[in-house]
This record gives sequence, C-alpha cells and structure tokens, in this order.
Amino acid sequence: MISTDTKHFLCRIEDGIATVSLDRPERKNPLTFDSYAEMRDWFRDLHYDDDVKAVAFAPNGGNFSSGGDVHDIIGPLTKMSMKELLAFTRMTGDLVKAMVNCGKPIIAALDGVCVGAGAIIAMASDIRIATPETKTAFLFTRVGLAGCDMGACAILPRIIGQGRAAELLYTGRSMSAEEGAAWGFHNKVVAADELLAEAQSWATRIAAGPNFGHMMTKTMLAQEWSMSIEQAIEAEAQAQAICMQTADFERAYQAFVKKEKPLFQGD
Ligand SMILES: CC(C)(COP(=O)(O)OP(=O)(O)OC[C@H]1O[C@@H](n2cnc3c(N)ncnc32)[C@H](O)[C@@H]1OP(=O)(O)O)[C@@H](O)C(=O)NCCC(=O)NCCSC(=O)/C=C1/CC=CC=CO1
Repeated sequence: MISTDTKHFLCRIEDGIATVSLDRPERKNPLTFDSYAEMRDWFRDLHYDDDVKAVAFAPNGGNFSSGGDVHDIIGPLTKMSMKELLAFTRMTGDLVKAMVNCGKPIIAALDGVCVGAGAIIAMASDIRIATPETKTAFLFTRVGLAGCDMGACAILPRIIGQGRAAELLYTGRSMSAEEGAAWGFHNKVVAADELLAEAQSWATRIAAGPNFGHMMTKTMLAQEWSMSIEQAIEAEAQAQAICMQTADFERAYQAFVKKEKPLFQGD
C-alpha cells in the first residue's frame, strides 16, 4: 500500500484503488480555500496516473463533509471584491470539472453529514453508496446563495430528475438515504460498518475492467447530454472504434476463444 496523503486529505493507494477522504473529522470535514484547490489539482493529475484505476472517496469520523468551511470561506467571502469572488467560484467549479474530466471512475462512500460542497462532490462522483445515517443537503440557499453552485443545476437533474433537483436546490432540505436510493442518487445503501469495504469492492470490480473503455464511458456520460442523438451515436461510434484497437479488446477475444476470464490491463 502506498500512502500519498496530501496537506488536506488522506490518500492510500492499494491494488490500483485510491481511497481518499477529507481530514478534519472534528468539524465534519469542511473544505477550505486550500483544500478545494488541492483536491482539484489532485484529480487533474490523477487522470494521467497509470497506477490508479478507480477512486473510493470515503468519509472520515462518520461524516463525509460539512461543505465549505464557515470560518475559512464563508466569512472572508463577505468581504471580497467581485474579481476575488469570481476567482473563488471558478476555482470551486474547477474541482467538479476535474472530477468529471478525470478518466477514473469515482465511487463515493457517503456517511453522516454530506452537505454543501460535500453534496456536490457526491454528485460529481460516478457511483454513490450511502448508509441509513447519510444526510445529503445542497444547502446553499440556507447560507443566502443560489442553489446553482458548481454545476448542480446541470448535473443533479440528470441524476434525480428536474423536479426533485429543483426541490432540493430551492429548499436546501436534507435528502435521506432512503429517498436518495429511491430517487437514483444512491446506488446502494449499506450499514455503516460495511460502507468502506462496499465502496472499495465496487472500485475493485470496476478497476478490473477495461480501463481505457471506462475512460471512454465516463467521457461519453459527461459529454453526450449536450449532444443530439445523432451526435451521440457518432461520438460513441468513434469512441468504440478506438477501443477496438486496444490490447484489452484483443485479450477479451482471446480469452473467449480459450474459455477463460479476460485479465484486462488497461492498454
Ligand atoms: C449540519 C451540520 C453540518 C452538522 O450539524 P451537527 O451534526 O449538529 O454538528 P455540529 O455540532 O454543528 O458540528 C460539529 C463541529 O463542526 C463544526 N462545523 C460544522 N460544519 C462546519 C463547516 N462547514 N465549517 C466549519 N466548521 C464546521 C461546528 O461548528 C462544530 O464545531 P464546534 O463544536 O467547535 O462548534 C452543521 O454543523 C452545519 O450546518 N454546518 C454548516 C454547514 C454549511 O453551512 N456549510 C457550508 C455550505 S456552503 C458550501 O458548502 C460551499 C460553498 C462554496 C461555493 C460558493 C459559496 C459558498 O460556499
């Protein structure tokens, strides 16, 4: 196992899975200016890291994240110029872009508090596993802001539908794990003591697949929403043709012929 902890979050890499978590459990893991930027840079770099095939984004101390740090961020924001404010809001949006553009599937393990920017990180992940105690709230309106933060109005309706997204983003109310599962936000709900193993098991299963193909799937999942069906079919034709030139595609064929299970290597 390799430990690549950063200044603001914990990171362990084992068998191609990076398990990361925010590291301020005593405050339920809020994000500071620096931790947003560090995480954005980490996801940007991860796209090019061949040692990591998938990410498990874990809670710490029973909570996922309490969102933007009220003392480090919310206070100072009230005194900033428009130029400084825009630099901040663009930087936070860049974290979501980095997650979406990173070609590695991200499995979020959500427990306890998952609010504000924490809910956004959950939303920007590919798969979400929760516990019965998980409470997810896009509570931006509760701090006097618009619900449309970091791409929420584009991404959340795709996951749970426009009406439900509107409800959560206008009211800032908490979505329970049960509701999240019924609405398609949570892929699965498990007991808290099973959560991390469950998320890592999803990550391991996905990492054992054709990683180049996964990168294409992730890219297409993100990009095809703004395409016509014709454009989407053409984009997938091109993506799949490229995948047909990979060694993993050849391996799958050879394994089928030999009646074996393919061992994908991501090339
Ligand atoms: C609902 C809560 C998250 C949790 O409530 P509860 O379980 O009762 O726990 P508490 O006792 O309130 O909290 C434990 C201690 O942690 C401190 N704390 C909690 N949240 C934060 C935070 N976000 N920043 C800093 N510190 C936090 C809390 O003060 C306690 O410490 P003490 O014991 O020393 O007092 C509840 O805590 C809560 O509502 N927290 C605030 C949530 C919030 O408003 N988050 C920010 C939303 S906005 C955002 O996420 C992002 C942006 C980015 C983009 C643009 C603009 C703004 O913000």
